[in-house]
Amino acid sequence: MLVMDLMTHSSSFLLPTDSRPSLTYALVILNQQLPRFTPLLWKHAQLRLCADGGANRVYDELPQLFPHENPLDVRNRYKPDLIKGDMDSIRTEVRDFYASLGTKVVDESHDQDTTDLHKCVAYICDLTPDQDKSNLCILVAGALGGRFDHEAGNINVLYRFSNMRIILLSDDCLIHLLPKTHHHEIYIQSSVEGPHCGLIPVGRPSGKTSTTGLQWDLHDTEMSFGGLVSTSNIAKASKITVRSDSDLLWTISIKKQVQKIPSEV
Ligand SMILES: Nc1ncnc2c1ncn2[C@@H]1O[C@H](COP(=O)(O)OP(=O)(O)OP(=O)(O)O)[C@@H](O)[C@H]1O
Ligand SMILES: Cc1ncc(C[n+]2csc(CCO)c2C)c(N)n1
Repeated sequence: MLVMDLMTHSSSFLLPTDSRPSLTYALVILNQQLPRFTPLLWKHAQLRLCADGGANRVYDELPQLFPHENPLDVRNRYKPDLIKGDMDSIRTEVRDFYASLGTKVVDESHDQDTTDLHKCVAYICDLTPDQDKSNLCILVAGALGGRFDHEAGNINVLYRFSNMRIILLSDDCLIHLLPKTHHHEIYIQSSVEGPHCGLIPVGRPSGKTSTTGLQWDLHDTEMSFGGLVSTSNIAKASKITVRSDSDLLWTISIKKQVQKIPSEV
């Protein structure tokens, strides 16, 4: 019998203290409204990149998340390591500001066939030795909501780099790939995520998918666009398991307000 490797997943990077120090995080900021928990992602990350106009968001919106502080102090504190892209959206004053702080700025305007997110992920991928790739997780802030062509391009990056752990995030939800090469255990952080979730066969139909822990579990179920896709499902257990013969997208809602334990209310 073929024994498949297990891949575990947890959104512990949304908690103030990450219980999974074995994973290293890189953060990529896109040109969309910054999620409110961006400072938390920034703190967990060891490498912080801005995709082109994402640098404008850090410059303009991070100070707004700290309304009682001097904007310049906030900007000096949140300095990206790298800004990369085709540089048609970053403002000159923003580029000059971060360049003067020592941020590396890489202009790839010659490449009009890949997105700025692709360019950032390719950079991280090239920098990471193969044996370290499974311990690295790329968090992408501002990847969902807004223009659908950009969202589709962002999802395509999950498939183009399916050997990397990449999580697309917005204020409302997160998405990542569950590669068919593994079976999966997803540990639900119920104080910050869920219960609404979905398993979506983007790319190609899946012949057989089985799950545990969902309100509407799948049992060797076929999924395809035009047929069944599992949306508006509910995470019932603290651990969800998924086995499939195809790559699937996993998505789960992010809670608006962190829930307090009753004794703290
Ligand atoms: N509305 C959006 N929704 C989702 N992702 C976005 C959106 N806008 C930008 N992004 C992401 O942020 C990255 C950088 O954005 P930026 O606006 O600099 O890109 P761009 O290539 O100049 O876009 P455009 O297609 O408008 O020329 C994009 O590659 C994309 O991944
Ligand atoms: C078939 C095809 N469709 C669209 C584009 C345009 N495009 C895709 S990525 C990108 C860079 C965005 O920063 C641009 C302009 C292309 N090259 N090829």
